[in-house]
Amino acid sequence: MSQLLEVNGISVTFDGFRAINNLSFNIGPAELRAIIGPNGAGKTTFMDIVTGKTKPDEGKVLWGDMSRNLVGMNEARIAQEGIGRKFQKPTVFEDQSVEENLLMALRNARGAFSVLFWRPTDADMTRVRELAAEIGLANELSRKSGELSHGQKQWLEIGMLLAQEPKLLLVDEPAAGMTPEEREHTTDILVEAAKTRAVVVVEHDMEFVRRLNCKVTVLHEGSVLAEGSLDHVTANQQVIDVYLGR
Ligand SMILES: Nc1ncnc2c1ncn2[C@@H]1O[C@H](COP(=O)(O)OP(=O)(O)OP(=O)(O)O)[C@@H](O)[C@H]1O
Repeated sequence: MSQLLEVNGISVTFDGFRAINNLSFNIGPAELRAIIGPNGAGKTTFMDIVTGKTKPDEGKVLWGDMSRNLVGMNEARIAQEGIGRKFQKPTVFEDQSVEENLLMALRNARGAFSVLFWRPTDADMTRVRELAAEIGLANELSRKSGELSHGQKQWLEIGMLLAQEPKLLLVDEPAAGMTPEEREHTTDILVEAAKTRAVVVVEHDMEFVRRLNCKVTVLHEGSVLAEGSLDHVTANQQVIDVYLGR
């Protein structure tokens, strides 16, 4: 299978501490992947490297059909390449409605820099309704985003990222702070989104990871410790020793 993202021998050292150590692994074009591992394993640093926030000391991050190296590109350029990132804390515009938030994301995706002169077309409004349905907020379009529950805000932000049609979506601990029902719905959103793009989820909640029902990469000390189905990696003695058994 051709790869969408190929992390190839990357290392990064912070003040003499090797946070990522010759890390290599691949993500396919329409793949859902969970990344797990103990605190300090390098999960966040991996995402920082892919999105251009942190520059590795060594290695390549090859992207897309042309296998272009993302290392050296700035964050804006990498976002333009089609890589979206969802941070742990939701950052929606609380004073704006759900519809307005989605429209703003769509406007940015269309590259319309003039806020004053941009008017959404019928197709844009249809897309906003599709996105709202995809994230389970079809009945909340006119609600102020500040009134939404924590989970709903997270879904809205995922919708805003999906509006930009990323080829790869990186999601950091989506289940944190959610009710069990919200977690279940979040799983559905991510599984659905991964049918048409790659979605990489960093998560500590094993129940959540189980429901994602996807390939799992276990990081430890900045390298891949194990990879495969959740049952495969959780049966690995080293994974039990460094992560699960704690
Ligand atoms: N900017 C930085 N400066 C110095 N050290 C850093 C920096 N960023 C990360 N580190 C260190 O690198 C290591 C890897 O951190 P990282 O945040 O990537 O781990 P993580 O797997 O995401 O952990 P967690 O599950 O706790 O979020 C940690 O020891 C961390 O303290």
